[in-house]
Amino acid sequence: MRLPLIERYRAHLPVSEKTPVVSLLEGSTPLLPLKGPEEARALGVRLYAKYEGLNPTGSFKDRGMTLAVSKAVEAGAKAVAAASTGNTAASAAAYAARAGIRAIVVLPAGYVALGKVAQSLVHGARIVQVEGNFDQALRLTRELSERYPVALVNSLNPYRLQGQKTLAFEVVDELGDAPHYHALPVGNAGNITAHWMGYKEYHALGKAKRLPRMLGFQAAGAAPLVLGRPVEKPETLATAIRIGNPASWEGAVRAKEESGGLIEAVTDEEILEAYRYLAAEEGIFCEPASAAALAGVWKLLKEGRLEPGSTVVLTLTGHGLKDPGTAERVARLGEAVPARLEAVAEAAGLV
Ligand SMILES: Cc1ncc(COP(=O)(O)O)c(/C=C/C(=O)C(=O)O)c1O
Repeated sequence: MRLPLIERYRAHLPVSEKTPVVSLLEGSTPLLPLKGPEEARALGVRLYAKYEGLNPTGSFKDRGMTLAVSKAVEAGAKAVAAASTGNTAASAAAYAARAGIRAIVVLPAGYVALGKVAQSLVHGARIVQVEGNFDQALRLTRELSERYPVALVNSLNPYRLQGQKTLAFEVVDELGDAPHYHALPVGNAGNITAHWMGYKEYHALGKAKRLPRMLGFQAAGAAPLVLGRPVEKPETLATAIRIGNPASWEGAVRAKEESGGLIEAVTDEEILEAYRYLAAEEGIFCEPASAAALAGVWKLLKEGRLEPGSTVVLTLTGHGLKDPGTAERVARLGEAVPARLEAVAEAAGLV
């Protein structure tokens, strides 16, 4: 029977018997072994996908939101607020609805994928689209939570990262140890910070013998952590990581340096190639930002930069249905055919 994430890892979370558990049975997501591209098979590199698209609202954000909203309710909050490129908004809206409190989400106008806006709307969030990018939306939401009685549930909220660290626990609990490498996309950088926190905690408890090298990947047009400076106008089709000034900058650098890992850039074309490969060859439909994890690992494999025989876990952060626009762009729908068997057989490539 599925447990609420807070119940599964209660001993490792900042909760007490006074903390209400606001849950949609998040977490405990599949760790799927991949066939892997030829470059991985040739080196005996074993790839696994931690499919976070199977969380209740379709992204890893639910791990942090169950804790942040439970703690907000414990503190008596009547509303939560978040700036978001979409998935945080959808998750805040769902968990606020679950808790019976209001969600206020601030979105960068015109840059949020349709599926995520639909979720935030239907869960009843109060949506404010600002004429600016995510970084401006985040600044305004911080000011809102300082000025009005709303709990900020962006990844600046420490409870969010506490919830998100549980992904590392699940990987170790399932594999029996940490992988040699753990790859994931990096936008606001809360997730890479939280992954590293989780691995270090489990390692300190003796539950993992090794620590993984963290491999973070940014979109080439939105790669402040690669350039070493904020990007004024971040650009990428992977809208979830279209962020120019990560709120968890230090956490990401710490994860990279302490783990002996890296944070590098992948192009939108490399992201789309990985996106199509995962859906068409592995049967896993993730959103473009998530595919950056495979795009980056694929590049390292081609450059001979991963140890042969190693184990790599990829966090696929969101479900592909979140961004139907990109799916339509890469998978053209053919013209209609006459309702005759020959025509259908030909269109199906059978003749
Ligand atoms: C699918 C997906 N993949 C990767 C990221 C990057 O994680 P962070 O590096 O922790 O930011 C996000 C982040 C989204 C938001 O930040 C938001 O929803 O506001 C995401 O939704």
